Amino acid sequence: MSTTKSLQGKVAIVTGAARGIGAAAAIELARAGAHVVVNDILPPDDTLKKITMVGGTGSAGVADVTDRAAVDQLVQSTKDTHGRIDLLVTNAAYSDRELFYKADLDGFQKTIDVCLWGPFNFVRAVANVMIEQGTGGAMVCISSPHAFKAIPGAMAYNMAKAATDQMARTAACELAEHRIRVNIVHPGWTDTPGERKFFHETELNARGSELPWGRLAKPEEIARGVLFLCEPGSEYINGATLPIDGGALLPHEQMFRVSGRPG
Ligand SMILES: NC(=O)C1=CN([C@@H]2O[C@H](COP(=O)(O)OP(=O)(O)OC[C@H]3O[C@@H](n4cnc5c(N)ncnc54)[C@H](O)[C@@H]3O)[C@@H](O)[C@H]2O)C=CC1
Ligand SMILES: O=C(O)C(=O)C[C@H](O)C(=O)CO
Repeated sequence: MSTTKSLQGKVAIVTGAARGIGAAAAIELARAGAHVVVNDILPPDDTLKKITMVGGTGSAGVADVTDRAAVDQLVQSTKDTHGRIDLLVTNAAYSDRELFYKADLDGFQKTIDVCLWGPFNFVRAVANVMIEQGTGGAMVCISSPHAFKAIPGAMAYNMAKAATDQMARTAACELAEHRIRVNIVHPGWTDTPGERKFFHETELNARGSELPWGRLAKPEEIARGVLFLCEPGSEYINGATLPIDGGALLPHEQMFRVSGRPG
């Protein structure tokens, strides 16, 4: 049996990876052999420790995704230090929840800056490195079902995620000739520190129990989809949107659910 790891020799950047889905994605890519630059505004020590525990390698890349100069500098220093960049996962997010007509517009603006301009800054900077390298690459943008659902109290987040999807799809078209793929992941409700900021455990469990799969996603389950889209075997998947949501998009009625559900 071959012991070669699917991402051996690759270099990845994962944004917002100090915790939650980003941390899980960074660990999964490192487990598959990539060296992962763990970006966040928080120190990503915990993620780096877990990367070491799975036998991988990583390094901290502290930068605010909204600061274009800092993003350019991190991307350039990754290239200078590790010689190349093959993979990018844009994941960092921020969200204020309030009715738009009452919203503090600073929070509204910050949500759009982090959730839309953050991914754009990284996709743009990394695309230039990948084009110059000439060896292709893969990018995954973590978006949300908010990109198409009109969820009240989250207008800025909804707008940013919808625009991020179109940013990713347009980039997928423009970069295809360079063999750089750009795909989108729509996680369903996932148990992360970010969600726990808005909902109590009982509320989260109630949301989970309404899903066909009967529970929330774990960050590691989203990370496995990210890994799949990063692997060379996914070469022909470009501009696609992968929902990882326990069947949340299926039309379903809770009352017809049978007992003995998995998970
Ligand atoms: N948890 C969920 O149910 C869902 C999450 N998502 C998306 O998945 C992604 C990850 O979500 P979670 O893990 O729940 O979030 P989280 O809030 O737990 O983690 C987000 C990370 O991004 C970092 N971050 C925030 N602003 C930043 C900035 N300006 N620069 C760099 N890093 C920054 C935070 O410090 C944090 O470590 C986000 O894009 C989110 O929109 C989408 C659908 C569902
Ligand atoms: O933060 C998010 O984005 C979400 O929580 C999206 C949920 O998965 C969802 O489907 C909301 O309806």
